[in-house]
Amino acid sequence: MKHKHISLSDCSLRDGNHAVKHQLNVEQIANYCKGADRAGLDIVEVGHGYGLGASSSAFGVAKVDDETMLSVARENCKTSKLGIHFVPGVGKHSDLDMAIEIGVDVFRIASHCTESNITYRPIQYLKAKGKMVYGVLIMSHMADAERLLKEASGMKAAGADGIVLMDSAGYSTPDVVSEKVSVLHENLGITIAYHAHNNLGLAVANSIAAVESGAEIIDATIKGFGAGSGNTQLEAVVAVFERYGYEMNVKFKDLVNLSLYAESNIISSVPDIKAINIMTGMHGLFTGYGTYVQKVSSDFGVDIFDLCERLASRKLVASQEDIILEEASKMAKGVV
Ligand SMILES: C[C@H](O)CC(=O)C(=O)O
Repeated sequence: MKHKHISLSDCSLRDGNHAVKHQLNVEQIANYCKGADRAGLDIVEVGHGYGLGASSSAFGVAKVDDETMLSVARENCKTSKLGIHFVPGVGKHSDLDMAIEIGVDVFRIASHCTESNITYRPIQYLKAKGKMVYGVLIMSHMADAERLLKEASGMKAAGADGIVLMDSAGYSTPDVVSEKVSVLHENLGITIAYHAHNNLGLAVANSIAAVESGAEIIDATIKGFGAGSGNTQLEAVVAVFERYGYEMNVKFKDLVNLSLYAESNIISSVPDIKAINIMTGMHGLFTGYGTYVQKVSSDFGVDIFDLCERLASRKLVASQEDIILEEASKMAKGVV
């Protein structure tokens, strides 16, 4: 399946926002978007790490509100498409209207991988407005290929132009990625995108496996800037795709300049694979939980590995920080 065209969806200004507790500022967004546009990146996703409408004490208050972030990005993305991430219930319907008004091109409507029916209404609404819409399955390691196909088929029937599989825990391995992406690609007949996290050091390998199995869009972030141990590193995956002979719109030289800009002006600490990232990754826990699990285990004086094991047995999905507290408190009281 060599020599096909791969599109890059750069989520540095959305997933990367997790890495700086949602504190990206207007100047960083404007300059990054200019550079991404110059580099020929296909899609630039912008916003709070948890998506549109998420800025709150529960998810973290963003430095810049959604409307300002998107307006600044819109002004500076002349060729690159502007994208957003939206989880129904985290964001409101009016957030989508605001994004339509600003001129967002690509809408990604997300749910936990077994709860996709909550995405149908916003997908239908956005399709009726003529927008490009992707259904996103978060924590995709928690469902097998057959179940993912069922969920994705529902999103397609609602009107989704494509499906994004997210390995939100950085748990997956290339063989499993290949199986899941192939099943979606062969049965759905719509675009498949893949979004990896690097907890086990497999983000680039998983992205390659996805492309070799039929994915046409790869999510990646500059220097891997994203939640937990970060995402697929954009510069690295583009270099590998070039070597393999895939066609892309992105210009590697301008991408390197963007990387240098981000290194000096955005990324205070380059994501690496810390022990906590490996622990959450091997237990299949949402990668964004890492720092919180560390804090809670130290606050309650409980063993971090045992806490991860208990959380895994509760099959936590993303945004369930309350259960982390509950389990740590039970452990501290000796409740089995
Ligand atoms: C809300 C999450 O940050 C979405 C994401 O990037 C993932 O699940 O991975």
